[in-house]
Amino acid sequence: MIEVNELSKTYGRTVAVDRLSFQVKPGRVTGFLGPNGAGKSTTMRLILGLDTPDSGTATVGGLAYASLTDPMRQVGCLLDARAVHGGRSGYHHLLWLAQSNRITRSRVARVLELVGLADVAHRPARQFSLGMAQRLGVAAALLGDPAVLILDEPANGLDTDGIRWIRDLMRGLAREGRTVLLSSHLMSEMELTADHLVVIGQGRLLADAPMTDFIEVNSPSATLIRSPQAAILIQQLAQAGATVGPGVDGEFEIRGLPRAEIGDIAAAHQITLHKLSTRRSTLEEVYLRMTEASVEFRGEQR
Ligand SMILES: Nc1ncnc2c1ncn2[C@@H]1O[C@H](COP(=O)(O)OP(=O)(O)OP(=O)(O)O)[C@@H](O)[C@H]1O
Repeated sequence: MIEVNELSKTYGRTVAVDRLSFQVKPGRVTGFLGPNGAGKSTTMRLILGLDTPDSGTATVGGLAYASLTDPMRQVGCLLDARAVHGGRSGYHHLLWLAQSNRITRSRVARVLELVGLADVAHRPARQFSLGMAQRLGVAAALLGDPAVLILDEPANGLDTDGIRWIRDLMRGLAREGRTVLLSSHLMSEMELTADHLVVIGQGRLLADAPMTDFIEVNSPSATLIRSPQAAILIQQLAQAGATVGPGVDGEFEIRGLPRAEIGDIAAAHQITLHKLSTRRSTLEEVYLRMTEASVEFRGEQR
C-alpha cells in the first residue's frame, strides 16, 4: 500500500503539492488524475524519494522509499520513458538495472517478451519510437516483479493496440493483488482501466473514490425516453416528481425517478415507449466539471 499523508512541496513560489493525503490500496488500479501542473508527477517523485517534501510523509508498505531494502523488487516505476541512454540497447538498459539489483538475465528476457520488445531489444534506444520507449519503461518497472507499481502516463505515445495492451496489463497486475498507481490524461482510457480514482487540482485533493461512485455521485445518471405520446408522459412524470429536460432527436432526459418507475408510469397510462434507457455521464464529463476551477493552462475556446 502507498500512503501519502499531509504531503506538501513548494518550488519557489509555486505550491506543487498542498497537504495532500490519500492511500493507494492493493488489488486495484488507482487512477491519478489532475490538470497539467496539478502536482501528479511531483507527488510520484516524492513517493519515490526523488524529491524531499517540505512537510508530510509518503510511504510504501509503511516505509519511506529510501528505507526500502530492495527497492526494485518492492516498487516498480515509470516516470520518464525517454530517460534512457540513447546509445545503449533496450536489452543493455535493462541488464544494467538488473545486475545492479541482483536480478537475473532470464528475468530481463522475460520482461522484454512481456512488453513485446524481444525482437528489437538489441537496437540502440535512440532508435526507439515513443511507444517503444514506453514499453521499455514498463519493462524496467516490472523487472523486479514488484508488488507496487507507480506509472506516470504509461499510455503516452502508444498506438491503439498498445493502449489496450497497457490496460490489460495494469488490470492483470492489480488482479494479482499488486498496488497500481497510474496517471493519465486519457479519460476514456482511464475509465476502462481504473477501479479507483484520486483527483487533484493545484496540489490539493479534489476526490478519492471508487470509479463508479465518482461518476454517479458527481453526476447522477438520467433516463432517456422517446415516445409518440411524450407530452402526456412528461406531464405524468412531472406529477410524480421527475425533472424533465430536452434531449436530442425528440428524446427527453428524465431525472429524479428510477428508470423502472418511469416504465411503470408509462405502462399504467398505456403510453407507448420507443426508448427507455439509462444515460450515465462519462468520466471525462465529470472530471472536466470537477477540475474546471483548477485548470491552469487553457487554450482558446471555439
Ligand atoms: N523541479 C521543479 N522546479 C520548479 N517547479 C516545479 C518543479 N517540478 C514541478 N514544478 C512545478 O510544480 C507544479 C506541479 O508540477 P507537476 O509536474 O507535478 O504537475 P503534473 O500534475 O504532473 O502536470 P502534467 O500533467 O503537466 O505532467 C507545476 O507548477 C510545475 O511547474
